Amino acid sequence: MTQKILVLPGDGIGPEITAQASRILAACQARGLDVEIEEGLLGGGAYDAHGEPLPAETLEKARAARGILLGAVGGPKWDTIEDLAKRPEKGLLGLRKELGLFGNLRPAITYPQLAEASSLKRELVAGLDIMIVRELTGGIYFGQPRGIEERDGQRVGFNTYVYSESEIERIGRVAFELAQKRGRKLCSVDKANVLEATILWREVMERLAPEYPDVELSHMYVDNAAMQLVREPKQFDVVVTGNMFGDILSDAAAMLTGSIGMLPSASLNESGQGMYEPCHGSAPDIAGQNVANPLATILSVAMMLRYSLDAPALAAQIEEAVGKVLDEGLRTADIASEGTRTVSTSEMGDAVLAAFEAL
Ligand SMILES: NC(=O)C1=CN([C@@H]2O[C@H](COP(=O)(O)OP(=O)(O)OC[C@H]3O[C@@H](n4cnc5c(N)ncnc54)[C@H](O)[C@@H]3O)[C@@H](O)[C@H]2O)C=CC1
Ligand SMILES: CC(C)CC(=O)C(=O)O
Ligand SMILES: [Mg+2]
Repeated sequence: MTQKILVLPGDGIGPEITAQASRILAACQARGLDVEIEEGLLGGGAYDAHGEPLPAETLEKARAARGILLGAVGGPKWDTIEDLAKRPEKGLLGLRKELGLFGNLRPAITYPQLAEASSLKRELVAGLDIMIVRELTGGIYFGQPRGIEERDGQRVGFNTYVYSESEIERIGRVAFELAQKRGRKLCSVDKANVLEATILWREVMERLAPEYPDVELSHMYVDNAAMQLVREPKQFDVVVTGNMFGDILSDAAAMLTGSIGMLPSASLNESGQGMYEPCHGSAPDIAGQNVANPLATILSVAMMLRYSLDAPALAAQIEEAVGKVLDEGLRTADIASEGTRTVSTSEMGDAVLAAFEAL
């Protein structure tokens, strides 16, 4: 049956990187992947066109799609919109919430060719393969009450860090099941020495553990986890954590792989429908220059093939093509090092496409 794919280029570098990923998707189609691809508006561009960052038409197309490929949203042009609900980032959060995409997988894998580009010494990152499992539709990014209001003669800003047992349990199960298929180690990251919501988080993880006796569960406070990630990252296999901690830790983990431009992601709901996007933002500082790294977005297509389209062989071919291009010494500026050849966004796309087609 033909499956629908929705591409949402978004803002800033979004259109440049999704253009390259879309070429790979089209090449998969030519190789027999039975999909119908359409585009939509999300974020700042959607606000400019419709006055809403998540127009009803986009939501409708997204509901009908098995996989959504997103570039990134946001940028300084929209940072002054007073109504926060109309900001581009709220469009993205709204889409995640509407589709119930609670399970965010962020694999931090250091390609051997990029060990020199990492922020850490080669021996600390060679062979690194961590899976960060971030809860994506709850926690402080969504908790109520929230706002800015007058109290005792001054304004106060407040947000609520809230998780229910069922929200914790369902992300916990995703993480335990992934750990079973990988290195059988799960580290749950919280701040249970300070936050009640994460005392509950830790309790629920402990309660699930006996159902997964082959997985070794450990707990770590988030401040220590940030430090351990840059001290000895290979101690981790699967990390499970809440929305905000996962957002922050995955950006830190990105630098172990060489660049935030190398970190893909999958955001899944209970039915296997998924949104796939690089972990980075719209990078306004380099937008429109054809220099952004498109590999995280291209690798997000591979995740879509694996997690939503049941096409693992094509996914592996995309990953192999990326490896071949890195073997050839081609690098966008963010991952360049001595002896490599710096290429543009579109040249990197050309090279991955050629390597894919040669397989
Ligand atoms: N998923 C999304 O759509 C996200 C959107 N944002 C939004 O993006 C805008 C910019 O946010 P920032 O905090 O600056 O984060 P950012 O991730 O866009 O950029 C941080 C730094 O990383 C670099 N960078 C990011 N992606 C890159 C790539 N593919 N290749 C090479 N370099 C890359 C940028 O040039 C910049 O120096 C904001 O409006 C923010 O709200 C931020 C994070 C995620
Ligand atoms: C709009 C932001 C919450 C997006 C982000 O930083 C992320 O998902 O990593
Ligand atoms: Mg982020």
